[in-house]
Amino acid sequence: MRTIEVFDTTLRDGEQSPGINLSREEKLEIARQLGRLGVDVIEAGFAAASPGDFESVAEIAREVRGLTVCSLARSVQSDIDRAYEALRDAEDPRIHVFLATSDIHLQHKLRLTREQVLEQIDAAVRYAVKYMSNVEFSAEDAGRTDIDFLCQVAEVAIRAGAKVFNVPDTVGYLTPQEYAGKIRALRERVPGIEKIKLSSHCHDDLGMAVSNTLAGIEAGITQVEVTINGIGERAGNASLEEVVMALATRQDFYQAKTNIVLNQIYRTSRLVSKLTGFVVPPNKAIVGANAFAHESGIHQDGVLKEKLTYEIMKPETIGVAESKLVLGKHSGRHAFREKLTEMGYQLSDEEVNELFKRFKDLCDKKKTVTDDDIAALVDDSHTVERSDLYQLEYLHISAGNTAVPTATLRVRLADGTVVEEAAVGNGAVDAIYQAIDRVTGGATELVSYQIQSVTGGRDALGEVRVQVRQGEAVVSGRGVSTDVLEASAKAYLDAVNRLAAGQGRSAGAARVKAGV
Ligand SMILES: CC(=O)SCCNC(=O)CCNC(=O)[C@H](O)C(C)(C)COP(=O)(O)OP(=O)(O)OC[C@H]1O[C@@H](n2cnc3c(N)ncnc32)[C@H](O)[C@@H]1OP(=O)(O)O
Ligand SMILES: CC(C)C(=O)C(=O)O
Ligand SMILES: [Mg+2]
Repeated sequence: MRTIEVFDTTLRDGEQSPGINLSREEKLEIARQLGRLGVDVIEAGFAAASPGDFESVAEIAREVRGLTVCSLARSVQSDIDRAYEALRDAEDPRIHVFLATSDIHLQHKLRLTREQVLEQIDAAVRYAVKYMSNVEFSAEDAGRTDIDFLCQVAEVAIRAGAKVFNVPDTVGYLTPQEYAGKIRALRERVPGIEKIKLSSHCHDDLGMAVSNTLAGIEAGITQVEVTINGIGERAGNASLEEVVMALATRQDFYQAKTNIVLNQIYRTSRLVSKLTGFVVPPNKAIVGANAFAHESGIHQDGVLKEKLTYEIMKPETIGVAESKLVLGKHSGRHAFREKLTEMGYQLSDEEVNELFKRFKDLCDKKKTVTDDDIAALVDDSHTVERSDLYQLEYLHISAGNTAVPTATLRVRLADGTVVEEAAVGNGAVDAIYQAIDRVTGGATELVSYQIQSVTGGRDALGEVRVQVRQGEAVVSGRGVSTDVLEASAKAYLDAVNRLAAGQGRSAGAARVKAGV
């Protein structure tokens, strides 16, 4: 089994993401966590870029032990000098020198001939090697560099003393087959390449950074340059967590491993997201909030029976406590029952089935169904079971600041009879209660009315509690709905049902009214 070295460039290429600007303290905090994560190399920055970058590299070099700390440098003496100065206190320093090698870059950016580029590479690497033996050379835009010239570049860099040759697909242009082809060609044609580390550095412009990196590994890459959460210039770099977990999960295929402490992955991702302000999308592989969440009924049923059905890795492997079943409109009875049991409810199949119907209705109205919503549904269903003389079937309200509030409703009686009524009132709730009084024929008095939301958000369930008096009897009623007027009607009917169950007077009145 080969061990692939992990070169983390979150603090250098990752910080090149438009919108990210990390302070020295933040970089040190991330570097320390990268140490815990077990990366082999930290590219701490580009020392010549600014005094702040220099200080960050120097501080990380001083403080973080047990791994290689590296600084990027252009192929010019002044950059290499700055990199060396910043890395002076590192336990195991590396200078990372680069120069573009594609014709596009030579012609338009560097304005150099191929011969001049080879000379500059030779001179820069030799200059860096005077400071330390651990020198990496990157052929910027290797992805679009003519393969014959790239082989010459590698040969010159290796002869000058580079211990690592990096093959960046700087603009994320190559396909996995092409990237692997380049790596194979280099390995076949460049003398001495087997004695040094061969490194990948893939960008994600076409969404192929991770695939290209993995194809590179298949073709013989021994070091991968990656970033946490895949951050980096433009669309970003290959993400560390995806490459590492692909190797860990598919060891049977890749026959390669890394030194990464897998259970530090999630924590590192969270830290980088917090400090960079770059939110991890919920569907991001490995570290996204949904990476171990199952919503649809068929999947949830499978996971409840055996996690292997829909989980190819264990969440605890990367430091996530456990996978979760998210209840939503695609969920099924198995997951719903599991949630009820988890919440301490012991219900019959019939009760679960009844609640499940209401749960599905609620999901159509509400984006997220929380535990509080489910508790409210259960409480609400118990209410109905206790006394179901009147059940609300239909409610229509007409109201507005210039209209007379009018409620029209249809109620089903226990024997199946349907009664329809309409009434006006001082407000919409009053109109509803007047209409219900017409249905029941009961002279009831509303003693109190309270409304609150069960959960947060504009689509929260509203809970209405009422107290109703009829003669000597005072009863409470409760109703829950995403529509507060419907909740109001349900609460009042709940109270009326209790009265009916206790006295029978309203029930009789209602039957007379309904002609039964
Ligand atoms: C693919 C990559 O990710 S490469 C790394 C990219 N990262 C960064 O650029 C971040 C840090 N960069 C900086 O702070 C600045 O660009 C500095 C300090 C390095 C240089 O700043 P300036 O001296 O003002 O130059 P500027 O950035 O405008 O232009 C770059 C110059 O370097 C040259 N250059 C570019 N790459 C290299 C290289 N690898 N080796 C030598 N020279 C290079 C360019 O041709 C240009 O030279 P010119 O001025 O003769 O035309
Ligand atoms: C400096 C090099 C390694 C780079 O970031 C790139 O080419 O993308
Ligand atoms: Mg890059």
